[in-house]
Amino acid sequence: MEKKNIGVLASGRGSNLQSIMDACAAGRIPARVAVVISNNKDAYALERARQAGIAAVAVNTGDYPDKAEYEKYIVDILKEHNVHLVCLAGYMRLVGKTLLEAFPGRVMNIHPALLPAFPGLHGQEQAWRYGVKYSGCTVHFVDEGMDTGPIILQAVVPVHDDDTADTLAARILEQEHRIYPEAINLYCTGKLVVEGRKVRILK
Ligand SMILES: Nc1nc2c(c(=O)[nH]1)N[C@@H](CN(C=O)c1ccc(C(=O)N[C@@H](CCC(=O)O)C(=O)O)cc1)CN2
Ligand SMILES: NCC(=O)N[C@@H]1O[C@H](COP(=O)([O-])[O-])[C@@H](O)[C@H]1O
Repeated sequence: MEKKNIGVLASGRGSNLQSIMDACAAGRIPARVAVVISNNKDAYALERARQAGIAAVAVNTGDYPDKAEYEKYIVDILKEHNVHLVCLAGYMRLVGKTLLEAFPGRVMNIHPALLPAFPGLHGQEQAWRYGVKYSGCTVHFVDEGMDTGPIILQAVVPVHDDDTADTLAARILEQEHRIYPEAINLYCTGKLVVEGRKVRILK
């Protein structure tokens, strides 16, 4: 199967990026990470890309008059690298029409909670503070709403009485590193069928 090019947008340490890179290198996804883009020039995600010989680009939102202009530049970079699928991996900017219309149905995100519960920032801590007994993570397609796109995969973890927000986040992160590559592989192997709000997985 021909390998697809993936573009990853990240704002921080890049552990989900690393899990995607590792899965591609191990042949568990018929794809390659072709470029990593960050709005944070100091993001360790960019260093991970550089160490792997992958194009790493920092784009400063402040250099652009608005989101549309900022995203036009991102789209140009993604197209230059023949990206087919865009993966948000700890990307802390709301993606707008410009990027979504350039990659219709081809933008995914990992969220550290069981959507639709606890959307937005710090989903792990929101769940912990709420007192849930189970939490987890969600891979979903991205639409214009915040964490409202069709859900692809979810994983559940128990919340322990002695958990802190950080210990819960660590338990969730282990599952993120498992289901994100799995979801990307399902996409790259043509096994995902989006039907309205639902995503069916072909056997
Ligand atoms: N259109 C979409 N964009 C993004 C989604 C999505 O589902 N649809 N998921 C997020 C990821 N994310 C949480 O999962 C998230 C990202 C950004 C924000 C946020 O409030 N950002 C602010 C300011 C951030 C900054 O100061 O840099 C903003 O962009 O206005 C909340 C949650 C990725 N994007
Ligand atoms: N709202 C988005 C969000 O909260 N994303 C979360 O940020 C972390 C990034 O870690 P990483 O940089 O090590 O992948 C991950 O836990 C991801 O689910």
